[in-house]
Amino acid sequence: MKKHNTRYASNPSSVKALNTQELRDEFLIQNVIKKDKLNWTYSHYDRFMVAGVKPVEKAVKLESIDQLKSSFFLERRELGIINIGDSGIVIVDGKTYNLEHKEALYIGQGNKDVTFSSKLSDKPAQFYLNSTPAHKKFPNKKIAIDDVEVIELGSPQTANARTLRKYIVNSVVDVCQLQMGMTTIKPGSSWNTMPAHVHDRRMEVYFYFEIKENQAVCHFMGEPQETRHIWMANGEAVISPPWSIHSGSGTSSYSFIWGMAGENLDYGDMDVCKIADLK
Ligand SMILES: O=C[C@H](O)[C@@H](O)CC(=O)C(=O)O
Ligand SMILES: [Zn+2]
Repeated sequence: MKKHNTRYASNPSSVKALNTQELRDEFLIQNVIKKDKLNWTYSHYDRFMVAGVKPVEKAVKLESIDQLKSSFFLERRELGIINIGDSGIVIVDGKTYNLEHKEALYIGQGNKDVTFSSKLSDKPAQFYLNSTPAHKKFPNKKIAIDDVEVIELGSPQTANARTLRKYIVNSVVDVCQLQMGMTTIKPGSSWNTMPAHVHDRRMEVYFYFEIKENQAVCHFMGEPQETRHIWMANGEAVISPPWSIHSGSGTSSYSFIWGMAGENLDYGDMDVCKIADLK
């Protein structure tokens, strides 16, 4: 059985006392996308799992991990995949899905054999994966660029102009609890998810990418009146507890994939924080 990293759920009052390294150890996931292997991080927040794979030398098989005590990975789970690399191929129980750059695939509970490969090994795919517990099998569905719901948010005046793309949401694909999408900050803007919000009914994971060389994103987390920050490099993810804001400001433009799970599938169920009240 494969090794994985466990992250426990934490109490907001104990998180207040963490120093920089402790905060990073608890919430930051580095080197998410691994060459030719899957290395899962298992969060106890809604049992949300995160991994990424760049197949170069071989096709990579989705295998169960000891933590799941299941005979195959998707026995009691669903899976969302977004390809942020070059052309990729995902084969699910014999059916082939071609995923181009920024296309996604939802795979329902019960599928046994899933493999990831690149069309060209010198131009590899990079698959970002989120998985959550599932108790009902919904059909697999590819989400091509045209299937995505696009929303423009923010403005240059408030440095938060960005394009939000909803990939795996219940208006696009039937899911048990997983939601995934991608947000891209426009050149000249820096802020994502500002005004910030919390949603006590759902946890969230942000995966930052398209951060330019020698640039970074400062991710803000914590209770709205007790915020902390984590400096993030390209290709890193951060776990956001349900009680935490999740917002970032980059030293340049960037993109991120957000994934959520929990009590409901209502994307708009957020408690927005007044900017002037943040501490
Ligand atoms: O609950 C929703 C998630 O935090 C993100 O979709 C927010 C986001 O991408 C943004 O405002 O930039
Ligand atoms: Zn959110």
